[in-house]
Amino acid sequence: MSERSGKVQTVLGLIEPDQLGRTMTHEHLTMTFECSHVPPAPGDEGLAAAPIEIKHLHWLQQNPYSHQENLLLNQEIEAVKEELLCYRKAGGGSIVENTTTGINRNLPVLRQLAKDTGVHVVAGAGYYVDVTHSDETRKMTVEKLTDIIVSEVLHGADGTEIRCGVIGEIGTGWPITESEKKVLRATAHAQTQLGCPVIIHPGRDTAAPGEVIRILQEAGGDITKTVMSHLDRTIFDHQELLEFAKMGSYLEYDLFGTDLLNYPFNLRVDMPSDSVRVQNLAFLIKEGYEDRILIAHDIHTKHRLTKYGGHGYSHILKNIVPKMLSRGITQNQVDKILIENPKHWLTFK
Ligand SMILES: CCC(=O)NCCS(=O)(=O)O
Repeated sequence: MSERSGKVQTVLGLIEPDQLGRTMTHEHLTMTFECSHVPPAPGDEGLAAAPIEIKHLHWLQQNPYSHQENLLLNQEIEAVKEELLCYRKAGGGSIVENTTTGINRNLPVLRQLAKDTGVHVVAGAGYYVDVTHSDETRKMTVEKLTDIIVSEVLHGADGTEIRCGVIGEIGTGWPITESEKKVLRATAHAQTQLGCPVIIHPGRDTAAPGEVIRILQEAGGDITKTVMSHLDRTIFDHQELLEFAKMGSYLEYDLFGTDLLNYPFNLRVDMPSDSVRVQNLAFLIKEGYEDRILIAHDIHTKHRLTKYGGHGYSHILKNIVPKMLSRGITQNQVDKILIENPKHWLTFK
């Protein structure tokens, strides 16, 4: 048994699981997303270079990845601090900050935000998608990658003593690359050593979540302690969703607040509305999966902050919870999704 057993590891140290309270299990407080820049449509170059202003807000909401400055969430630490204070006022307790190597994790900033706001922040270990892997990362063996991930949890990451409390979001694309497969195997090996939570960013294909789980399983990972993120934009058919749910991971709907007509990373996808997300939660609950559901906003760009007319980190607590209740989801089930399930996932074995 390690000192972490039965505890949750935040950027300020170990806490009792009951201290977490309501938890968003997939957010970013500081990161950069330049790796996912999408060139603007012909004629939109001016909008893409213009400062963020209310008159451009609808364009920005529909083209969030075509505006370079919008991808620099790391420039908004004061605004994020104000948002976290609002999140606490709205009844929020904790946030899992899933920024990993490749998209500019900044652990000292996370620690300062946790200190300044009283929100518990759990940081993520490991690597984002292939396009962000350095040459050095690509050359590493699974053993070396495992050692680094384990060290980020046991001793601290990025040259600091600030420890990560979850592995991920581990980035994978579609098809999954060789480098991403090595990171997945290292993730499973590190999880076996540490008994810790894992969270996955799947590629944008219906088959991607299942394939990731198979790789983790073969490498000995604990699927019951693993979250599959972004199901909102990945699995649409209810039968396919149930097939995936049977594999045993947590099922995360983490794009609440995103309303995008043309999803530029996969134009075949119709991004669901928040109403459809709530319908999907109700469906999974009816099918017996209320112990496996997690929700969040996955804020990763500026325009989703309230400072820029966005929904902010309190949208779920303020708007989605009442909607869930109005659609027959009980208060007990809401509490499971926001308090009990995150608590069980985040507690080290
Ligand atoms: C780093 C943030 C992130 O990966 N968000 C997921 C965006 S999407 O793949 O669902 O479009």
